[in-house]
Amino acid sequence: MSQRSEENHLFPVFLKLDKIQTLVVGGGYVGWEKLGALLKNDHKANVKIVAPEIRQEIREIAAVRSTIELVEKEYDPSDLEGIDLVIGTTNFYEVNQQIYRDAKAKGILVNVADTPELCDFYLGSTVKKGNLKIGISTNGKSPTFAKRLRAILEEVLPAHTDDILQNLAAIRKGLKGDFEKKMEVLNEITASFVHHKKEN
Ligand SMILES: C[C@@]1(CC(=O)O)C2=NC(=C\c3[nH]c(c(CCC(=O)O)c3CC(=O)O)Cc3[nH]c(c(CC(=O)O)c3CCC(=O)O)/C=C3\N/C(=C\2)[C@@H](CCC(=O)O)[C@]3(C)CC(=O)O)/[C@H]1CCC(=O)O
Ligand SMILES: NC(=O)c1ccc[n+]([C@@H]2O[C@H](COP(=O)([O-])OP(=O)(O)OC[C@H]3O[C@@H](n4cnc5c(N)ncnc54)[C@H](O)[C@@H]3O)[C@@H](O)[C@H]2O)c1
Repeated sequence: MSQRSEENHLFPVFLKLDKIQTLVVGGGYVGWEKLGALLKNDHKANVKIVAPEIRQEIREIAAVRSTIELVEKEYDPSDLEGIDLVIGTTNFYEVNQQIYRDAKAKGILVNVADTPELCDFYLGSTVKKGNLKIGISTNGKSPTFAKRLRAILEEVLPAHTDDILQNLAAIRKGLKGDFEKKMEVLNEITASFVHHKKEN
């Protein structure tokens, strides 16, 4: 087999966490971190957490959110029933490996936190400005770099970024004519975004 070149082959998709059921196995620090990452993107994310011991911070979050379910017990394969996406965060490699194997057997996409060889997908750093979302991946090379780049983008994107999107959406909706004509108008209106940069 030919060697894959050193570049990022990951395909970004933007999941609707309120329409799918996510399982987080493990309710420790990393489980809390991953829950936070899910909720940061969608506070209505459906998340089930299975662990014999669950951190107080997670309990407090679950207490005020009906979309979060806590199950206080050790993981077993039946926990995967009705699950679309699973994140393993236990402190036992063998348990994380079992979660990975069980998920693969059921065709469920799985991420074992901080264990790239047991991941079908990675979580990314995300920047949000209203309707705009940017996902960042360093292909697992440096999550710290992803975090810094997120902070830079959060700073440089103007506060009115969402207003621009809202205006464009309104124009797009009001445009009559065929598809090609619409594209022409929208490309014309937005051309200055790129030219403006070149001129400076
Ligand atoms: C984006 C973010 C999302 C999230 O998880 O929420 C995320 N990690 C974040 C932070 C972070 N994670 C770690 C540190 C400590 C410093 C450091 O090691 O750099 C910091 C920085 C900090 O916290 O300051 C530890 C760490 N992480 C991984 C390993 C294992 C390895 O590399 O082999 C180790 C070493 C463990 C050890 O040594 O024991 C692996 C992964 N971490 C990923 C995602 C995936 C690749 C993402 C990418 O391609 O960039 C991947 C592959 C798997 C996964 O999906 O989990 C979130 C940033 C959120 C933000 O924007 O602030
Ligand atoms: N804490 C960190 O910053 C960090 C950083 C990098 C890697 N890690 C690794 O990530 C893993 C988790 O770290 P942590 O800090 O969250 O650990 P933790 O000890 O705080 O939490 C582990 C969680 O897993 C649960 N668990 C244990 N056995 C289980 C089972 N059979 N079924 C379901 N749940 C089970 C525990 O009840 C607990 O909720 C560890 O392997 C750790 O080495 C942690």
